Amino acid sequence: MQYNRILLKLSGESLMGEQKYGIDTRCLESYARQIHEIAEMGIQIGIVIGGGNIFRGLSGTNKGFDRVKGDNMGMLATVINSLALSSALDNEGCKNKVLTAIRMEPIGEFYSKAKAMEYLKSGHVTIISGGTGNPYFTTDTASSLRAIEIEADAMFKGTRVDGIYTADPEKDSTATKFDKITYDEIYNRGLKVMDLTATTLCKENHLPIIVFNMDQPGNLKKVILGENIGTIVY
Ligand SMILES: Nc1ncnc2c1ncn2[C@@H]1O[C@H](COP(=O)(O)OP(=O)(O)OP(=O)(O)O)[C@@H](O)[C@H]1O
Ligand SMILES: O=c1ccn([C@@H]2O[C@H](COP(=O)(O)O)[C@@H](O)[C@H]2O)c(=O)[nH]1
Repeated sequence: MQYNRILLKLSGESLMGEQKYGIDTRCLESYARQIHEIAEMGIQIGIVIGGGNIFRGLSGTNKGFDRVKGDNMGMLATVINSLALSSALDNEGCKNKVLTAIRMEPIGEFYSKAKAMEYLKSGHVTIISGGTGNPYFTTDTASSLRAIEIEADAMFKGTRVDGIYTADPEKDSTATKFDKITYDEIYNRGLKVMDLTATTLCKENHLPIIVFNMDQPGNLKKVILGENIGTIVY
């Protein structure tokens, strides 16, 4: 198997499932089952979850919120999602820990690379919540950063589309999918699947990214086994 340790980024917005806001428990359970399946294969798994199903700082500014306070709200939203996933993993019998980028014991232990490595090596799915702990960033950037810190073999971006397209496939039905794409092509084509800070961090640290549809049960295992079902960024 080509992967020993991965960083899985889960979309907060995908957690809504068919709902307009919040967490769809069926979606959460499906994610937990898929994660447990690969944990049992001995893969070390770090996880970062977005917060778009609850709050995004930038959207908050349009409603009159201060940007930094809004971003702090967004980071707290990622902690809520992380605790929900932790609980779903507990129900699955999958050992896991939640770390937080902002100090808030006893909700979760304060993140450090050393702590994350200790849990990963002892077989705990390690959920790293709270983004980077700083405003003006996104959880895509947090995922890239944590993937590099934990020395992951790749970043798996599990989302609700099945890869990277020539345009947003949720908005343009004529868009076509890439099986592989370079970091530079993402910049040159102005593709919005990940923000540029996140793409740059991955490029500079030679971290491959695999974008795939996490809403299809069994897909996470397929990607781990090397099936070419998403898009690889290299
Ligand atoms: N060229 C593109 N190819 C594929 N997806 C794209 C592209 N451009 C924009 N997207 C959008 O990016 C989304 C995937 O990003 P992501 O999983 O981070 O979702 P999100 O809504 O930003 O979630 P969150 O911020 O809550 O984590 C897709 O749902 C798709 O609509
Ligand atoms: O490092 C970070 C990560 C996130 N935020 C804020 O949280 C929300 C939710 O994250 P998404 O990546 O959009 O799902 C984000 O919009 C930011 O407001 C942050 O400030 N710093």
